[in-house]
Amino acid sequence: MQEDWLKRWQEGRIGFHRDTVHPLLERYWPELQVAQGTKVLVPLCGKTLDMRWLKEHQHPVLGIEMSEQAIEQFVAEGNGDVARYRQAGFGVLRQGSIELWCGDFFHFHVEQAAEIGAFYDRAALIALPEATRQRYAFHLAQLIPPGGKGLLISLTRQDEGGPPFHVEADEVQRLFSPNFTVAHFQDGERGPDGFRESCWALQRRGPGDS
Ligand SMILES: C[S@@+](CC[C@H](N)C(=O)[O-])C[C@H]1O[C@@H](n2cnc3c(N)ncnc32)[C@H](O)[C@@H]1O
Repeated sequence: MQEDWLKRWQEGRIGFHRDTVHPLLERYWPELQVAQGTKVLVPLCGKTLDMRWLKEHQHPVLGIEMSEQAIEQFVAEGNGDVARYRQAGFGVLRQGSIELWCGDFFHFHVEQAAEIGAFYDRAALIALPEATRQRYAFHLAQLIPPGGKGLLISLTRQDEGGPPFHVEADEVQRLFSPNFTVAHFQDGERGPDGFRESCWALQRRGPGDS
């Protein structure tokens, strides 16, 4: 699976990448009321422009992406000096207040996540096969402090296959509700390809929350 992603980046097969900021991020992030200055975790970030939008809205960003090519393209397409260093086994590139950690999301642990207070998942959960999605939801919960909020943009679809995989509403609830409160914002229009995006607000439960 990991090899497949690296190959996609090598061959430029990145149809998931958008040339504009995601409209559901612009529409719904403000509703989460995440305090300015809160660092946002972006798992499986690719080179999404949504990270620049978050930065412009006063959020430091920590993206995690296994493809070095994606990360190099992101900084090359941006402005500003790039600092490169290694931390906890990851190669890290920092450009302004965006830091991109190159490696496997599942190897990024809570010790490195001290400053993270929120997250943004667009096409991360739905990039993973069903068997890995449970692990993803659990791992994400380990990285987000109690009260931490996040926006999830998932995908539903009529047909089988993937990636991207389709993750229906009941699966989103089942995966995240043990550790997060889960609220549905909106389903998008179904496109000609059969996909429909669905947008969710999540909030990490605290120890005493039911
Ligand atoms: C569908 S793309 C979405 C990228 C980005 N979120 C966006 O909206 O454009 C999924 C990305 O996850 C990366 N990826 C897949 N598995 C990963 C893992 N275990 N750790 C880090 N990155 C991973 C892939 O290389 C790919 O760039």
